[in-house]
Amino acid sequence: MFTTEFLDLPALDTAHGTVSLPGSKSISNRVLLLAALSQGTTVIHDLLDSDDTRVMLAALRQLGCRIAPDAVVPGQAIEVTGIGGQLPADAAATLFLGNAGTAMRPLTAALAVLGGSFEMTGVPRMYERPIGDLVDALRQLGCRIAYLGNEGFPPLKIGRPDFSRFGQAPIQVRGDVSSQFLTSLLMALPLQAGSRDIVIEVVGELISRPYIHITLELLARFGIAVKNENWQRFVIPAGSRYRSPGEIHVEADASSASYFIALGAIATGMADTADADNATGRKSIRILGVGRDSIQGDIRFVEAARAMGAQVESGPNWLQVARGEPGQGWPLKAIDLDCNHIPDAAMTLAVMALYADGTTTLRNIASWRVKETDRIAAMAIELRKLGATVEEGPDYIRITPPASRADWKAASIHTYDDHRVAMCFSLAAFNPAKLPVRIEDPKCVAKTFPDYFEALFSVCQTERERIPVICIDGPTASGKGTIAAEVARALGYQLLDSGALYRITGLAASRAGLALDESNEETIAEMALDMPVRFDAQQRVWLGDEDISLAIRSEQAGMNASRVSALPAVRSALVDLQLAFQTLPGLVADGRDMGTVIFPHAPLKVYLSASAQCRAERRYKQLISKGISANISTLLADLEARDARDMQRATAPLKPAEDALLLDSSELTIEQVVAQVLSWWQERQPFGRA
Ligand SMILES: O=C(O)C1=C[C@@H](OP(=O)(O)O)[C@@H](O)[C@H](O)C1
Ligand SMILES: C=C(OP(=O)(O)O)C(=O)O
Repeated sequence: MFTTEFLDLPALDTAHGTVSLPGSKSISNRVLLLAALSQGTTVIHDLLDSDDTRVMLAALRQLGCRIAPDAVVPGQAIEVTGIGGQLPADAAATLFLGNAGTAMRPLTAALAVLGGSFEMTGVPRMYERPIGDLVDALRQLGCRIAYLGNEGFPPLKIGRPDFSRFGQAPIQVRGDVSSQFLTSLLMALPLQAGSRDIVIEVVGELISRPYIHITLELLARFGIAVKNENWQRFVIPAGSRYRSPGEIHVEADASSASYFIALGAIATGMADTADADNATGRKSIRILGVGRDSIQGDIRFVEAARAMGAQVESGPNWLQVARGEPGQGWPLKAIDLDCNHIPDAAMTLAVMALYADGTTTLRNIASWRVKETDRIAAMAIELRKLGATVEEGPDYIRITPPASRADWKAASIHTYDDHRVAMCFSLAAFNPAKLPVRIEDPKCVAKTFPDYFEALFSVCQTERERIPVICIDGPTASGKGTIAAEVARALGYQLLDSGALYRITGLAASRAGLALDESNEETIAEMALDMPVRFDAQQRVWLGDEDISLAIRSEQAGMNASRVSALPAVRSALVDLQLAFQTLPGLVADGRDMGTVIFPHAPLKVYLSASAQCRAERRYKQLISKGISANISTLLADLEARDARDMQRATAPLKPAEDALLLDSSELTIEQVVAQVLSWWQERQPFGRA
């Protein structure tokens, strides 16, 4: 997951490949609650691991459910042992439910019916999301719920219910603010249906109806057969009792699929038709885990995408999407659509509208205003930043794309702690003006799809020149490794420690018993080409399965690196390897010839230096702190000898690139140096400029 302050997406061109999507949030949280209310153990496969499911899991644990393992492990099922429809008489807890509507609302209903002493809390935005209609419905039964803040909103205090006056009258619930209120009643009231039918009546329009379908489907799997009378009355039959199905699989998330369906519809296909993987002769996006047989209503996003021009094929649990042919499906066709049935995925249509041939209107989306943020307002503001003309109404949004390529603007997209805003605006990176897009606070995708951007980058391509590289060159011990790692961390970029490549080559060659000189130049070069090198986010260096971070940091390894790096055949063998690190979303490359030789077109080159005395002292402190004994004057002499060798070698000698910015760090802290590099980088960005 990208935890950076912002994530800059370079302009993207093509997309093809396969994505396996994470589990459905709506299914995951329902299954967890249903398993918790059942007797016995439910084995859940492919559960979503995200903020929304984590708050649900934590709450269920607090309520006494046994859940193993402790955290969701990819590829491993999770086992939930339920409470069998009962809580201890003295059950009490304060539950934190973040901003998860699918946790707050259903848990409120279940706990209000089970009874105890509970406080239902969440993030500040949760306290602006209505729950009054659900509380009103639960009070009809005799549930005791009090508002701890504003009337009609969480936080809530739940007590013991008094069902003595709960008669035969149907429970009435409004359906026009959120379908989650009805879902919550449908999942909680089977706990009270021992000896009588329970009837729930929807008052007014029922919005987001397909989510009720998910609820009914899953209730059926847990042994509750609700009678659906035309989406207006729901009867939970007397004698209903939760029974674990034993084992259950969570489908991939159909709302998350919308970003990749849109991607397939917008991105250019591959020119290579011989290698094409669908009937249109274009490369396309294949989405695994959700398809034609999905129980999720958002699968109907496919119809909307088709109406706009996307070419979509589907199977039971897969989708394949390609952009339409010019004039047929591209540019996309503007649509006018009632989106009440796909409230979440419809946000993706709003960004697709930027690529349409006219004005797109999305209607009947009033519920957008009470979700993670006021989504109608947020979408309007952010789409305008990109150059679109947007009209918003109480329950609709109308989007006209930028009139021409020149009308597109580079924008920094504010994301309002709304995962869907972050995800759908990433698609703006395909703009015809080839402008980058900044996504602020990218970690907000953690609500439902923590690795969204990783998944996006895994199927997107762009011209190499558009993938930014920041070069940080300089002499030994100038601190460039630390600075490069910090800059890469701040920007969410890949990191290339090119010096380490030479160290690794030196290590591998000396382990192979080769003298590090011209006599072995070709052998060492061949060996270098095959090295399975990897740098990880913790700045560890791997050679195959071996963590060689320490082995390559010794002074000896440094000297060996300097020796092999003077061999031209070795340098050229490592060039391709270094270029391969230039991947999305960008690269910070640290070394001696990054700006001069390897990435001569890099948009920012920094030449980092410090006095020899200062570098020797830093190196001394570093070695001592690692328990390695050292002597300053020897270090200084070595360092000067190495400077001389690095600067005088015939191939790629150490020197600042002509367009490098010089930075002397002798008197600066690490933070100051990092801040300077980031500020130079920021100055080169088009975001936010008038
Ligand atoms: O029941 C569910 O799982 C959901 C219902 C929908 O909410 P509303 O019913 O409030 O529209 C949807 O937006 C939300 O993401 C998930
Ligand atoms: C509205 C959403 O979430 P919640 O489940 O919190 O209502 C959403 O995921 O878009």
